[in-house]
Amino acid sequence: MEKQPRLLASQLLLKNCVFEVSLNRVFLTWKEVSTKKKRVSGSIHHPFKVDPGHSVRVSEVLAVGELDLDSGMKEDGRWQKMPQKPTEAYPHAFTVSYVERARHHRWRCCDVTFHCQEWALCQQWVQTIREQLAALTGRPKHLLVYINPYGGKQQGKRIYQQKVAPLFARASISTDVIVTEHANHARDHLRTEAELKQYDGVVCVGGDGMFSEIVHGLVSRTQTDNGIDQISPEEKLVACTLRIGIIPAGSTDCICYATIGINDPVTSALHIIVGDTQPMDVCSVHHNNAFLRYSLSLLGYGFYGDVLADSERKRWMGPARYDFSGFKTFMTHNYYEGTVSFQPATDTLGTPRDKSPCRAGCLVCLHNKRLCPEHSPAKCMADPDSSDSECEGGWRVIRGKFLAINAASMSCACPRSPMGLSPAAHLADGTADLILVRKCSRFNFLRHLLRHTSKDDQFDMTFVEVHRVKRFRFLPRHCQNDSELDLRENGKRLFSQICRDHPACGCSPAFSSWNCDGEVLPHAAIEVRVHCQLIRLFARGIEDPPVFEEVPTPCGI
Ligand SMILES: CCCCCCCCCCCCC/C=C/[C@@H](O)[C@H](COP(=O)(O)O)NC(=O)CCCCC
Ligand SMILES: Nc1ncnc2c1ncn2[C@@H]1O[C@H](COP(=O)(O)OP(=O)(O)O)[C@@H](O)[C@H]1O
Ligand SMILES: [Ca+2]
Repeated sequence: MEKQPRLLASQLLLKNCVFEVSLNRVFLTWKEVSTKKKRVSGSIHHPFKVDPGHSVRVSEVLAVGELDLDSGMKEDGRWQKMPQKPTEAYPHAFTVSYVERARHHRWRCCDVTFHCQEWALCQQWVQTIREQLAALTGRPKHLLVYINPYGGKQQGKRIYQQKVAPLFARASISTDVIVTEHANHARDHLRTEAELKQYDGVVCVGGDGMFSEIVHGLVSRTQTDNGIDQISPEEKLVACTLRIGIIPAGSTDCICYATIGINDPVTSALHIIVGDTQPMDVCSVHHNNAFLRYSLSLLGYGFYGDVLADSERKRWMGPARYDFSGFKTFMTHNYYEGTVSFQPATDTLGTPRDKSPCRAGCLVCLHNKRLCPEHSPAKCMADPDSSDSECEGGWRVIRGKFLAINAASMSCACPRSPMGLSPAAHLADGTADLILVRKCSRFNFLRHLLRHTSKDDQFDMTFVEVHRVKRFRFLPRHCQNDSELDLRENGKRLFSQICRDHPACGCSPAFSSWNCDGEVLPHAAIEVRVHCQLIRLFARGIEDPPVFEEVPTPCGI
């Protein structure tokens, strides 16, 4: 690796010990000076602990400021606990705030205060670090924040005010904050009113449903501004330029968890501050060529559709509604008949059974983006092992009875399922994993569901199949001869059909509904297309965990 020229190097005091502190374009480094005279006042020296030094990437420095040692106040007027008593020899000080990694992908903001002998030196350090930070491109300066006060445990406002706003202030990020007053408030504001030119990004405080609102607003606005008709399923959509940050305050928080590795508001805020970027695929959902919605995480028919429909009536329970309705739906054990057709993603790298998941800097996503898979013709290869699959004009067709039909355009990892519905799905490869769970015994379905909560392979079961696709369609059996069948309008006819097919009437209804990122879709027959990297998040994908050393750091006080 090329050695970076030093911009500054000085001996400064930290916790009453002298440190060699240096700055180059990539790292800020400090290491204790190992002389017997180094102790200045009152500190206890551990002769057997060798300090290996501490390095922080400049790109992960959040802020720097002078500290008024007489008042204990930072330049920006905020109070700081005195890191140490001022000494006569080192009367000036500055504080650097930076990202420190903790376990389970958690990030924390740490402060380290260096004391200088001369004011001019202190100024030089502050100025030079500031210049380095100003030179970093991609950090947001002005953000538009939407808070859903009713998501999750209804803590959105408190989480933002107590945990996030102070960090944004420290990093000199200004914000316009809107607390939503009703569902779709944020979507409509973004779509028609917000003056987006003045912002470097949009932040949403809430769950997956709230994030979905923001995406709908931003994607629609981008298409309108570029003269694109988002209603047509064949239209090539224009990618959004503004990045979106998610402060998790919802019930599932799957988008946040799957793009950062944890649902922690402080970690998310720090990824926003350092200006991370993670592109993401978006699925468009149409019914009879009419646009219904976009989906970012889960599109689920059968089990997850039924869980959602039931849980919506129990919103008062908060996030526990999903456990309650999940159990109830599992006991009901309904299956649904229909035809699934899909265009397999044959020319892209990766398969849904891969052992290596999508991680920060994913090469599969990078490679597949270059292929721009949505424009290459799909090849169809009928599965020789499957008796009920066939090829029709580049589409594979599978008919059957399904307990669940799930499409995941990313892993859908969340606290309930840390590896996700499709652990090897990629955030930004232009494909989705289509998971078909055929009718099986309740016991086998339970085994399948339980595998979502562990590292066991949920696809290694005879009644489960998974395909990586660019497009898919679903037609419920009772719709197959109707070009347009609205569930509500045709309810009566359906009911008699159900009773004819299931004489005991204690059996499965003809239709489930689709769970589209936590929203119930009004149609069962849908067509879905994956749009490669349509949006970008303030995230970087899940990082490989750092190696933790048992060495005390200035932050680990
Ligand atoms: C018997 C043990 C069963 C354990 C099954 C666990 C499997 C959980 C996989 C969950 C995947 C979730 C994918 C994300 C979906 C969200 O879009 C959606 C809305 O989220 P929010 O707006 O935050 O409310 N959440 C759900 O649909 C929850 C499904 C939970 C089903 C148990
Ligand atoms: N002020 C509001 N009042 C009621 N509903 C809202 C409000 N703001 C947003 N919503 C809606 O609340 C739904 C759920 O929000 P979300 O933040 O995802 O919480 P949860 O994860 O608990 O479902 C979203 O579909 C969103 O459209
Ligand atoms: Ca994908």
